[in-house]
Amino acid sequence: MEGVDHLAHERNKSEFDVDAMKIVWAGSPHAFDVSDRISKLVASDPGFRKDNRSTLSRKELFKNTLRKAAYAWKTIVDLRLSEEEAAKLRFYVDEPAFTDLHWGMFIPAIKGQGTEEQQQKWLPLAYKMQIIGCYAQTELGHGSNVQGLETTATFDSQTDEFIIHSPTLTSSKWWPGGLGKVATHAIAYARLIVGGREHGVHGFIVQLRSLEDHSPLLGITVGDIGMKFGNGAYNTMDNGVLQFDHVLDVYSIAFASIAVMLWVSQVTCEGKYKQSDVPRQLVYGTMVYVRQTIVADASCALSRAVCIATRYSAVRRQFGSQNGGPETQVIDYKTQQSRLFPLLASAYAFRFIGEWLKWLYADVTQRLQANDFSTLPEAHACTAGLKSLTTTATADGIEECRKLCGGHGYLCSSGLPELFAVYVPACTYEGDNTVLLLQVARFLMKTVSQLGSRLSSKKPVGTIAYMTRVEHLMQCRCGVQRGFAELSADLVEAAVAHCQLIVVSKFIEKLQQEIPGKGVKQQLEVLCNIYALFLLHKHQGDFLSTGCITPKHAALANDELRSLYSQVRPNAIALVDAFNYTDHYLGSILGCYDGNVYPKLYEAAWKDPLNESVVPDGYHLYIRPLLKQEIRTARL
Ligand SMILES: CC/C=C\C/C=C\C/C=C\C/C=C\C/C=C\CCCC(=O)SCCNC(=O)CCNC(=O)[C@H](O)C(C)(C)COP(=O)(O)OP(=O)(O)OC[C@H]1O[C@@H](n2cnc3c(N)ncnc32)[C@H](O)[C@@H]1OP(=O)(O)O
Ligand SMILES: Cc1cc2nc3c(=O)[nH]c(=O)nc-3n(C[C@H](O)[C@H](O)[C@H](O)COP(=O)(O)OP(=O)(O)OC[C@H]3O[C@@H](n4cnc5c(N)ncnc54)[C@H](O)[C@@H]3O)c2cc1C
Repeated sequence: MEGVDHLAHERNKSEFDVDAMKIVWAGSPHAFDVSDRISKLVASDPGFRKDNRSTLSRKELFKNTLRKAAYAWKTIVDLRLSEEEAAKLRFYVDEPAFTDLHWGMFIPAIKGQGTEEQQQKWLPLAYKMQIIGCYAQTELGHGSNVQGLETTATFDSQTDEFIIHSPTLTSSKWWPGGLGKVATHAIAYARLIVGGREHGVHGFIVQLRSLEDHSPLLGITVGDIGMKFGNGAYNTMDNGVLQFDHVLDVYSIAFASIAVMLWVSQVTCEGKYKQSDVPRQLVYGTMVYVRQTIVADASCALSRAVCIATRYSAVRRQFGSQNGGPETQVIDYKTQQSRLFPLLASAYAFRFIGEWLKWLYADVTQRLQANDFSTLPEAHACTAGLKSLTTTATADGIEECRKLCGGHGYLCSSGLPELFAVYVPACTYEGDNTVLLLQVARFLMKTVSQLGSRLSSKKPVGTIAYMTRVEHLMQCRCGVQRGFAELSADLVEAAVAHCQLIVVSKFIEKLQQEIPGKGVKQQLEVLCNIYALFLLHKHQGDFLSTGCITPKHAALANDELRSLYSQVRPNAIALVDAFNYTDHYLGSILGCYDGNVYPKLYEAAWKDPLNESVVPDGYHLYIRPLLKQEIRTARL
């Protein structure tokens, strides 16, 4: 029945202050206020409805996304929302669109790598959306190997201009979000050539389309790369293909530095290339920034799936009826708990590692501004490794949550198939997860060779086993005289172990902070122990082989896990309520707040276009002749 909370009995079991946990999850009372207010604003506005997406064709879907993006921008302007509120609004609109790349990459790239002059020229236009940008780095032939990019940017000292060109088919830009049909400008990465000499890959701001009629400029061939995984999902995004045919960057020498996107290098008025004495890797700065935001996003995506699966697991009853009484809630089965509760713990763990990574990025950015590059390698390794670890775990976790919901998890109305389809490319974009782990392995090898066996003693006591595991895995690999490439598969495992150590240690450090609210810290301690012991159980081969635990320890850890699951059980619904997601944002009948699942599932079924007619279109042409044996049977 509408208005009845079918999960009230679960909520009454809670042993902690849910409102206080909401603040912990949001990060601060202010952050909670903004999230709560904006999520409800979006949920209450029919202009942001999303329950019809699965019935639209690609063109209708894309046009609807343009409408929503324009409507969101109008809402932001009309309500005079702050940058923080506007970002939250785009988050809760929950539709992959060109705005993700405009705000998520194009603007950060200019802020992070542009000179003062470049920022003054481009940021005001971008902030007012008077230009729409994309980040055009990947090409048809190269994505991971940035140094292999083929697009060229040749400085013409006669005309004081840059000529951007796609010399081969494989140099076509391929994948940039927003490029296909919308972006008017791109930050295009190309090999800079000055005076016949090549100076490696640099970023260039290039106009792609007319600001008058949106037609591609002279020398620009641009379009969409076509349908992607999952029917609705990420097809709201126009990932594009782009070829330059000797495109003149229209900026005269006076603005030449405007085009070359970097404060780390300049082309002077005399046409000379001037490389500052800073690491060339700063050209990768935007990727480092986005990787740390992707870690925070992982906690959002995983918590969304876990919220759906937890609420549905409390609603669903199957087997176990005693004398005609109610059947057993599937959330009470130990197998369901052993699959679901580690994901709940991971959602919280990723939330806190995302907070720490945001601090680390801010710290390294501040140091860079003072020409202190000492922590850049660690920042790169951490953002690369944690992006890889959290997105892999989250993609796998969303799929596990779908399976935890049985058959109904496979319905679009569960919200889980679309969530998986939108989320899973996170394992690839912003760096293929294996390629990024290789970067971490490389960092560990260098650290071991510089520091000897002890990678770091700066970890909390509770992580000794985790630290020993990493050191042992590295020693086993570094000890033998075989090349990095030969050992890369093993080194990637050590890289994962290192990232898991970081997540566990930062969760423990989080618990050493002042955390207000009745029972809140206790719940987080249970979740932290679940996360740490679940990984120890999952990778017990590593831990046993390093000798840092015995088989008896492993057995005790497993017993403790079961006990911890029992402690979480009465609080599970409250722990997912703490995410404070609206039913609109969850987009899931299985995860609706009131748990009134069956009537909503039944009602939703009849809204499917297939049920607009009782007799299906095609019956008279195909089925009736079949049934009436009017189809000439082939000679046997
Ligand atoms: C709808 C969206 C939903 C959710 C999104 C949510 C949040 C995100 C928010 C905003 C973003 C918006 C939307 C996101 C959606 C899509 C965005 C996707 C965008 C992209 O995919 S952009 C393209 C990304 N491409 C890559 O990541 C390429 C990966 N490859 C690389 O990074 C490099 O090529 C490399 C690291 C693999 C190799 O580098 P290299 O060729 O230079 O060679 P080396 O390995 O020898 O490195 C040399 C040296 O440099 C160091 N190094 C490398 N990288 C860095 C770095 N980034 N920073 C600092 N240092 C770096 C390396 O360690 C070596 O050092 P050493 O001392 O010599 O060992
Ligand atoms: C949805 C989506 C949105 C995107 N948006 C953008 C965007 O806005 N802008 C942009 O510029 N790009 C974008 N990309 C491109 C993305 O950044 C690349 O696809 C990504 O960096 C992976 O590179 P790749 O495709 O070349 O993969 P590849 O490197 O070709 O990977 C293929 C396989 O090779 C393996 N491999 C590659 N190199 C090595 C190595 N050295 N050692 C061991 N194994 C290796 C990989 O692990 C993988 O298994 C997007 C991609 C997707 C899917």
